[in-house]
Amino acid sequence: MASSINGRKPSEIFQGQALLYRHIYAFIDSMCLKWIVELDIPNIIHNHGKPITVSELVSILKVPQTKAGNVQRIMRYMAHNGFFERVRIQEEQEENEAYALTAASELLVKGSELCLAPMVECVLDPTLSGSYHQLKKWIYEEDLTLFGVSLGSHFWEFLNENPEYNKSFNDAMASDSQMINLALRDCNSGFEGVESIVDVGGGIGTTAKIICDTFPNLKCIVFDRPKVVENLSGTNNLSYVGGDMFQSVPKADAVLLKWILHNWTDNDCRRILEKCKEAVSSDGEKGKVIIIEMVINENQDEHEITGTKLLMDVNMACLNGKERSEEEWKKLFIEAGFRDYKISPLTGFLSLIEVYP
Ligand SMILES: C[S@@+](CC[C@H](N)C(=O)[O-])C[C@H]1O[C@@H](n2cnc3c(N)ncnc32)[C@H](O)[C@@H]1O
Repeated sequence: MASSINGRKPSEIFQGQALLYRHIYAFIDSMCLKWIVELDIPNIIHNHGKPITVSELVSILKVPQTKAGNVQRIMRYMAHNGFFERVRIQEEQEENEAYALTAASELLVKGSELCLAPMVECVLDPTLSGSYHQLKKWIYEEDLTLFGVSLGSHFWEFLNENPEYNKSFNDAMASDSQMINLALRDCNSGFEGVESIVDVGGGIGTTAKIICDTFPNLKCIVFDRPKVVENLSGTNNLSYVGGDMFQSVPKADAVLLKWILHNWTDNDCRRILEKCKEAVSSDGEKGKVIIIEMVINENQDEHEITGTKLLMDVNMACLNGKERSEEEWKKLFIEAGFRDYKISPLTGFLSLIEVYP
């Protein structure tokens, strides 16, 4: 009879070992991504205008020849993970291997219309990523967020006190908001008939500017912490207001909350939603809160999308926030006094939720 340990076959145990090793070293995935961005490799390939060989890349990067093999190995690994496409190219008499951009690495080309490089730089800065070494300490601290444990203050206070990191965070959020541009081309139903909107926690106004460009008759207010908006100036249909969404929200037909509620506990979300309800118009369909967030749907989403949503949920747990299922969203809306809601798909993992007072 084949040997077994704890009732498990050796093949099953070896699979478990492989899974463990995959996760022990998973941080290297993030660090290789950071390396690609730090070395500007997506821009180098983009400017090259065709797939690039490792020797061309090494010469542009001016790294020592002794490290050429290491560049090749990181490129090969990141190609395996979907960040580059490995293609064969014919050069003079020789056939060589070269690397082309994929949909994911095109999103890292700095200066292009859609670029998530600032998100990579902000999240993988040791300030944020290093905090995750404190998960054990955090779980025993009754109310503190992970950043409360690692940085000594709430995340938003930390940003107030660290202008450089505050800028990096705002740029990261703005880079993500650019993706809304793409989504709004195919989905404008939520904004039809709305004449004014306040983007609560709207950061430096990237989403609001996109909305103003897409719907030129719409007046937009960007509302955020005073430190975020203090030096920003608006246009004729976009203005900036500083304040605290827990105190009051400027009045408008509709309120937009993009990536806000997942940062907060259910209690805090109820308080924010109540302030939003007070702010929006009571005039028919115009008055609504438009939420752009994830909706966890483990039964219907693809395994990979669920994995991303659950990963973000762990990330949010560290801020005492959470990613929510439809049931959890519905409960929040009812408790905050709203009568109905509608969920529509927006991007790969974000939904647009319209909530009616
Ligand atoms: C995760 S970011 C989202 C930014 C933007 N909506 C986006 O998606 O790019 C959360 C935003 O909420 C803002 N914020 C945090 N606390 C706030 C408060 N009490 N009142 C107003 N805004 C706040 C932060 O400054 C930050 O810009």
